Amino acid sequence: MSSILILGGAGYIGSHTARYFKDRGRELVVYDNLSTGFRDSVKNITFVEGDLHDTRGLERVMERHRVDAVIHFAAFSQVGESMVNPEKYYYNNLAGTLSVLRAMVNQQVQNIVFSSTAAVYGDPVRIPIVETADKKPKNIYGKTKLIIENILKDYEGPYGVRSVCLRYFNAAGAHPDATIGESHRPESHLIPLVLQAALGQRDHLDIFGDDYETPDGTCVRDYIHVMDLADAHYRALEHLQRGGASAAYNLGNGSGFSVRQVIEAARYVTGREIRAEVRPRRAGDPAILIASSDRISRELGWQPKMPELDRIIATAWEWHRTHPDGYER
Ligand SMILES: NC(=O)c1ccc[n+]([C@@H]2O[C@H](COP(=O)([O-])OP(=O)(O)OC[C@H]3O[C@@H](n4cnc5c(N)ncnc54)[C@H](O)[C@@H]3O)[C@@H](O)[C@H]2O)c1
Ligand SMILES: O=c1ccn([C@@H]2O[C@H](COP(=O)(O)OP(=O)(O)O[C@H]3O[C@H](CO)[C@@H](O)[C@H](O)[C@H]3O)[C@@H](O)[C@H]2O)c(=O)[nH]1
Repeated sequence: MSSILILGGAGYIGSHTARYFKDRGRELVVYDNLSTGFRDSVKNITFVEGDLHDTRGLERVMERHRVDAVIHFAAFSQVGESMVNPEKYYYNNLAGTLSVLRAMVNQQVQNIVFSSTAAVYGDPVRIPIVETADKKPKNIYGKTKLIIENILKDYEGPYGVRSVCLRYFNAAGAHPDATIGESHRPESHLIPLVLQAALGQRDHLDIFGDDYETPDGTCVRDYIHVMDLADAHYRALEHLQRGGASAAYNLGNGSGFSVRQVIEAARYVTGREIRAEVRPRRAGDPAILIASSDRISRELGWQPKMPELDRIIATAWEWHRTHPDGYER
């Protein structure tokens, strides 16, 4: 039986997606170098430790597991860090993906679902953002993802590689059974940081700028539940395996919440005190990112099942509360 290769499947979104596929009886193998991921996030799932840059290693896995499709999550993904260390991002995200594509071409694997991002758009001219909007990334991280999207288009004609690029807005939440959840070390994402403050693991949360042109001056983002993202990957892969055309889709809930609103919602959900202090802006942050996900709803029938911010935060809280130290290393 053929299987799906999940690159970066031991990370936050990858592990939830791997679980979602496994629960639906799909054969899969996770390949990850554990640089930011955790072996314990993919218990009971076939796992190979390896690096994207090891083309031959990837080819061996593709051969051995009869891989006919790749879902590619493996990347570095911190906006702020990409601005101070661009080389780290170009080398891992871009050079790493070229190695994946070489292995796919050599092994004639022709379907790929790629983790792209809202960061490809930069400062949007219109809200909500549609897929055809201008793409002028404001940070190096977004640039690496946009370059890869363009490279993928060039691999279709000559090599027959069809791709779906999923441009997620801000992934959040945890599996409803709270056995897996979000864990980055060091943590840089807003919701886990807010919940760490609620747990008393941090004294307060830094708000990066309150002088943006938004209703309360803090940045607005579109938070999307990680299980809704997993479902979108499932649909995207089925689409490719049915012979569907290459495409790019936004994934968000279509509503934006400011940093202050997220903190307020977390206070409500947790019932805990959360202190916050305003700091200067973080480099590379657009003021507002809100998705239109109409295209994926129309073409793949995707609809978010957990769009409410309080519920998203409640699932994250259940994970953080029961796993205050995250996964074991
Ligand atoms: N978290 C978000 O809000 C968000 C939003 C938009 C896009 N994305 C994209 O989604 C993907 C997953 O994000 P995440 O939040 O789950 O990140 P994550 O850091 O939790 O997961 C990334 C995984 O890739 C692995 N990895 C990284 N470089 C590798 C390499 N060279 N070889 C093998 N494995 C490697 C890491 O060990 C980790 O398990 C990334 O591509 C990210 O850019 C994330
Ligand atoms: O301690 C913190 C951390 C974050 N923020 C702000 O909170 C918002 C969300 O930040 P974060 O959780 O770091 O996410 P983003 O920088 O928006 O990036 C996420 O969302 C992008 C898509 O929108 C993805 O591409 C990235 O991979 C993913 O990390 C931003 O305005 C940050 O400035 C703070 O004010 N204080």
